[in-house]
Amino acid sequence: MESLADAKRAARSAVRTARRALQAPEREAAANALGRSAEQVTALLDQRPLTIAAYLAAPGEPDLRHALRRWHQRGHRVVVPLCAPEHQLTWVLWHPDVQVGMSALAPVPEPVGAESASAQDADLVLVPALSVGFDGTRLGQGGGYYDRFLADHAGLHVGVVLDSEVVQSVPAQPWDAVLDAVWTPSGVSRLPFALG
Ligand SMILES: Nc1nc2c(c(=O)[nH]1)N(C=O)[C@@H](CNc1ccc(C(=O)N[C@@H](CCC(=O)O)C(=O)O)cc1)CN2
Ligand SMILES: Nc1ncnc2c1ncn2[C@@H]1O[C@H](COP(=O)(O)OP(=O)(O)OP(=O)(O)O)[C@@H](O)[C@H]1O
Repeated sequence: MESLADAKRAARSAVRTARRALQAPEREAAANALGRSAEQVTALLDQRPLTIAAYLAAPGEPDLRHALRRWHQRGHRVVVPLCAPEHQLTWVLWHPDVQVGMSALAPVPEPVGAESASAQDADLVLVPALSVGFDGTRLGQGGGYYDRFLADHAGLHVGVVLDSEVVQSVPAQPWDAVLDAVWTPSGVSRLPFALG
């Protein structure tokens, strides 16, 4: 019988293959649509300004750069993660001119020389994912970075994926974070989806 770990590996591999096949115009269209729906995300909460824990996209991931600029312009505080040893995330303040390099620990971009910040008080966390199930379960890249971070974080947790990556079910293990909402180029939906 296939183990959950095997099922996760197969599901990750399928999404990574599909993302690699995306052409530049499709990636741009998704980034633009995410930028246009940035206000739908902040509208999930009433208070202003917000602290938003976002991420810098690796190639193929839903790209938040237009959304980050909009939130910054509107006066929200935007922080993004750095990969730290033992699959921990630390956070720095993002601004439009921040220098970006590759992480030494994972194939993702991250700011270089940016001011440290805390994400403990973040109102919203935009959680990168490979797919999101209708019940809010998330398939991540496999490091467990976000599972560890979200486990003791109280804010609203919003998964970010492409439309085709919202699926009926995702192979889940007991420690997997359950998301409150999902954001795709089509917009924001609260989770779990009510079925029937
Ligand atoms: N933009 C972004 N930043 C992030 C994450 C993320 O998913 N996206 N992470 C979320 O936790 C952490 C980094 N974790 C990651 C762990 C592994 C791989 C990775 O191995 N990717 C390769 C697969 C290589 C392999 O199969 O061995 C790939 O994408 O092809 C990527 C990110 C923190 N920062
Ligand atoms: N809260 C936690 N505390 C300690 N270890 C954890 C926690 N959550 C997950 N892990 C460990 O992290 C490893 C990777 O978990 P998993 O395969 O669910 O990653 P993922 O959610 O896909 O990755 P990521 O969050 O980095 O995108 C597993 O070995 C798991 O035991």
